[in-house]
Amino acid sequence: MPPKAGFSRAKTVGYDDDDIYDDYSEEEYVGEGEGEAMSEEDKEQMAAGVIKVREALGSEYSKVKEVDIQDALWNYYYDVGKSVTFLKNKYAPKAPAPAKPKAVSRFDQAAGAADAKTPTSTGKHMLICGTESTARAMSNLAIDGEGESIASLCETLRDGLAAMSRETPFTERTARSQASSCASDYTSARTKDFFWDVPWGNVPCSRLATITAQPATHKGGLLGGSSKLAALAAKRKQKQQEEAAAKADAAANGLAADKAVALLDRLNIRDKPASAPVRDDTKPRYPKKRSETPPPPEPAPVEEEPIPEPQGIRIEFPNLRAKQPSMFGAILCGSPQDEPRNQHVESALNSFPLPYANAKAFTDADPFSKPSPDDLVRQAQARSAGAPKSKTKTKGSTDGEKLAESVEKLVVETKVKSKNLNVVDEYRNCGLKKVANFVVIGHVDHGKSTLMGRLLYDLKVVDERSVDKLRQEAETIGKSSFALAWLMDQTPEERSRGVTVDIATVPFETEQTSFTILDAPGHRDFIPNMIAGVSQADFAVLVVDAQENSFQSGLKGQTKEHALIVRSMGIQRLIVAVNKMDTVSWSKERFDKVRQATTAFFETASFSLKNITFIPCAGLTGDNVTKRVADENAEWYSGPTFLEALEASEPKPRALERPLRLTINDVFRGSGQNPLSISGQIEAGTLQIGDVVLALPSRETATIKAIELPDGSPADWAVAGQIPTLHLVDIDVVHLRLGDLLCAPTAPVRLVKSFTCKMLAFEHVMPQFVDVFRGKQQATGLITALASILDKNTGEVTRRKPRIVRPGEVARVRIELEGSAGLPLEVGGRIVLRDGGRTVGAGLLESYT
Ligand SMILES: Nc1nc2c(ncn2[C@@H]2O[C@H](COP(=O)(O)OP(=O)(O)OP(=O)(O)O)[C@@H](O)[C@H]2O)c(=O)[nH]1
Repeated sequence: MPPKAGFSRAKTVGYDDDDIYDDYSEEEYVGEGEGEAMSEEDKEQMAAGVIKVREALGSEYSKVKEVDIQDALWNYYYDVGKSVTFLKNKYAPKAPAPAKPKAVSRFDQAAGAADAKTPTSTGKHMLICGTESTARAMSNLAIDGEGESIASLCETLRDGLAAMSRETPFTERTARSQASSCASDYTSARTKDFFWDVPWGNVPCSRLATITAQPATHKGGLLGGSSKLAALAAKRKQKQQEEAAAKADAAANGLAADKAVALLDRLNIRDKPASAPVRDDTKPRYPKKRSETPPPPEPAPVEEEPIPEPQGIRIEFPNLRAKQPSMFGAILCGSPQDEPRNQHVESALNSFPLPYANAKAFTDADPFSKPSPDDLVRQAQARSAGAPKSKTKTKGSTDGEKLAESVEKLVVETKVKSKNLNVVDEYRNCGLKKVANFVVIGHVDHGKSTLMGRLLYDLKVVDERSVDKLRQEAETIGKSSFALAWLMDQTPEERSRGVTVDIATVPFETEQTSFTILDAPGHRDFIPNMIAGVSQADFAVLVVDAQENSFQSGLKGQTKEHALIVRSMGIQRLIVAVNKMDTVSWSKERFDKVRQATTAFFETASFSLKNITFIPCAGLTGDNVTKRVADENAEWYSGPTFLEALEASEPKPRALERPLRLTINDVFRGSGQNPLSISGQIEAGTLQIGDVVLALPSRETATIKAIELPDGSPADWAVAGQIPTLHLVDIDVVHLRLGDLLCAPTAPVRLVKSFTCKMLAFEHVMPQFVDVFRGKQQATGLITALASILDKNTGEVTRRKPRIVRPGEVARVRIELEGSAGLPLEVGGRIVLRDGGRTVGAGLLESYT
């Protein structure tokens, strides 16, 4: 059976896969916690992993260093199998590679040969040769592949020269002469020897060309050839140049003469008696005030001399202008001023009767007196978009009007029509199965995906062929045990790493219930994704590895953290799947221990024990998943199977009558028909085709064009609790992001920036920065005040203004969100507070400003 629509889409069509990583690279993301020391849990996992890897590697790989093993484990998230494969590949004994002759460049050969040929003087010789000029000459030889070696040789030469000049005093002249002789030796003898076979070498002197300066000849003619005109032009230019030179000379002489006169003048002035200053008429004078000094009379207009007509041959152009415009020209360009156009056209048409002569366009006095077909189409579009329609319609409509009408019809037809259903009544009368969504949580590698894969396989949601194919693929990378998990983990990254990264949403049905699995990642780096899954769930399945070591590390890690998040987000029903019971031989003792340890913890986390069911099972073998366990060691267990426990779970009460609230869990581009689709759980209210919804925080509206249920079937409506796919129109994809809220435009949710909440602390909490999560939506916030500590059961204030809130305490705190538009929050809404990759608390919104 092929996978269903919703199934195949899971995780493959994310609108913005980078979302979880924001703007930083994967390395940065993974390395977020690496700056800190390893946690206790990490250390334990690392130690256990190292032992396992060593065992798997065997004595053959005893040389593998511990640090390499640790690196591999860290890189592969403690995945022993992958680490072993990696290390085996890395340390596999390699066959000695055949000795490859070292590629030596021609210049290196030349240099080597030079060294060999002048053993006695190599050092000094080379050093003396290293004058700057030689080095430059050598650098100039640097061509293509030889460039590097030549360049390095030049460097050596320069260095050598510097050293030489320091160590051996010699006159510059000696150095120069030696240098030049050596340089010529080097460049001529050695280079010549080694470049003898290049095409540009060994050219006889007689055939060497001499490069001379090109005479300044003027290229004339179109093709650069000479012509009489060109010769004339050249001559004229030469004359001009000569004239210019003569002028320059004269100017220079004049300047010299001027200077002499000036000097004389100065000498003269000294001798003369002081006289009244002479007004210099050459300088411009400006009146101080307009009124005092009348403006100088306007200079008489200078009569411009008429420019003489250039003498030469005059070409007389015949007057080609027609006395009358042609018929075609008259039709196109004739203007009413020249002649009554109609008459002219009429007469032309009458004299040349043409097949189209009676067409209306020709006889129209003014073709622009009516709107063009384009105008009509535009008007029609505007009308269909809401502009008032013209009530009167002319009887005999033109082609353009007809076209406009059809466009108008088309546009109206593509508009989404609402059936205006009473969705609540429809839902109550349709006899739909119970709808329940559950999130699968637990520590990394405790077997969540495998258990879900097994469930789907046993319920025949996926066919045997698909599983066999996955098995083969998994085997090829040495991960056959992950075949079932791959039914949930569908991205290449998840499969290669062996860890779930994002929520997988998979629907399946039993006789009584339509379930949706929300498989959450167990790794602590992906807790934000896990929170998004929890926000859509009615109840949770906590998967716990029955093996002692794994169980203990889970209890210190995400088994506890996930359970706390689930509880603080309002989930009360919990199924604890004590998994991998096959690895502990279905030991009742082990099962009881796990049950005891977790129960103690659940009590402290305010779970009601009557809402918790413990199921021993083995996802890999399928024991006690959908069918009872056959192992005789498991005879002690007579309780329900995992599937029965699922069936016995009641979904949360649905708020059908409240305004629509839907958190977007996925945004994707579908077919050409449905270019923009989203999916997510309806938290409250109902929706139907044709409804307009408001997206927050973008505040953009969209229209629901079509609805698809999780099993891929189309629907006219959907209600709270369902996780439908909505095909939207009238909105751009940029306005919709994962975690955004769709709500009824008539009852929008407020974007809140400052609020008070009741917070259950998981860690010590003080006034501090925190990341505030509303599902997948996130904003940075600051806990500005710790108002009081509350009694867990009664909610009464037990202490005011505490300086710190301890883990397990409930406190009333004030939070201000920073630098964002705010989060769409309502009173009673749930949030999770994280700091530095750790969940520090969870809150229930009490009030906001
Ligand atoms: N022996 C045994 N191995 C199991 C069982 N269930 C899962 N495994 C193995 O445990 C490993 C991890 O299984 P997953 O299903 O990927 O674990 P997970 O909890 O989904 O991991 P994340 O999603 O990355 O948190 C795989 O090698 C499984 O084959 C089981 O019942 N018995």
